[in-house]
Amino acid sequence: MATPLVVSEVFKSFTMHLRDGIKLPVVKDVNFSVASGECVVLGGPSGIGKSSILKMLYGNYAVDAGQILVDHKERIVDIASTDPRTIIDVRRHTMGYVSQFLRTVPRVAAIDVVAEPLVARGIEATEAKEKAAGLLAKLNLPRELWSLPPATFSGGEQQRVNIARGFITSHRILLLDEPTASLDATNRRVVVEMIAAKKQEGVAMLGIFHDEEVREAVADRILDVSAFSPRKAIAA
Ligand SMILES: Nc1ncnc2c1ncn2[C@@H]1O[C@H](COP(=O)(O)OP(=O)(O)OP(=O)(O)O)[C@@H](O)[C@H]1O
Repeated sequence: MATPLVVSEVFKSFTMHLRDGIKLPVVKDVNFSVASGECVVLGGPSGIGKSSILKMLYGNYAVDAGQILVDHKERIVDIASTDPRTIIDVRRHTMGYVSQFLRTVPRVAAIDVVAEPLVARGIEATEAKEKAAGLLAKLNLPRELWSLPPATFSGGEQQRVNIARGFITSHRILLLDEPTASLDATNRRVVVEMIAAKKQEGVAMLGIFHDEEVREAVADRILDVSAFSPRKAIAA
């Protein structure tokens, strides 16, 4: 089996259209890979480009140059150059993403929000809901909230719905953007356990964790994004 995620010579700058189209370089020559069963944590100061890297990997941000190679359905797909339809297929089957905030859909119950990625893969609704219930229980979301839309939930409750939704599939790659930021100590520990279980299953994970305790608990390796900063090169 190929390495699930290989990032090679990636460059990214933002074009500021409202400021005469000036280009702000964010990262240059990004090279790393994530092996099966490994959790790599992106480190470095605020504004260095950690979230931008995750967003490029998930296909949300365009890439100026380089390759983002994903092992998808026994072939290698380059996220940096493939078409949107393939990116959607990669997201459905291979690469999950737990963002910091839940994007709520009006009138959809929390349990259905969590079950949806499985239903989208053709798994029967009852089975998907059972798995969703198991995850929500594990994450200590009060049972009376399961049938309600998460729009009015607290920040930590919404984040737990989001984590359950991200962890419900058995995707080979999981991107984690501060999944524990709004959680209390008990639920942070639950998430640390869930990440450990994903490692056991051979999932390749790449994440941002500002909480030092969580980072220490989950990281097999910390990748300092400062090494890819064009600003540092200018200052040096
Ligand atoms: N869509 C965008 N348009 C313009 N500039 C952007 C955009 N997204 C990010 N940036 C800029 O790119 C740089 C890197 O931002 P990014 O969010 O990737 O940093 P980060 O390391 O994740 O920071 P933090 O730890 O504070 O979340 C910042 O200077 C930011 O202002």
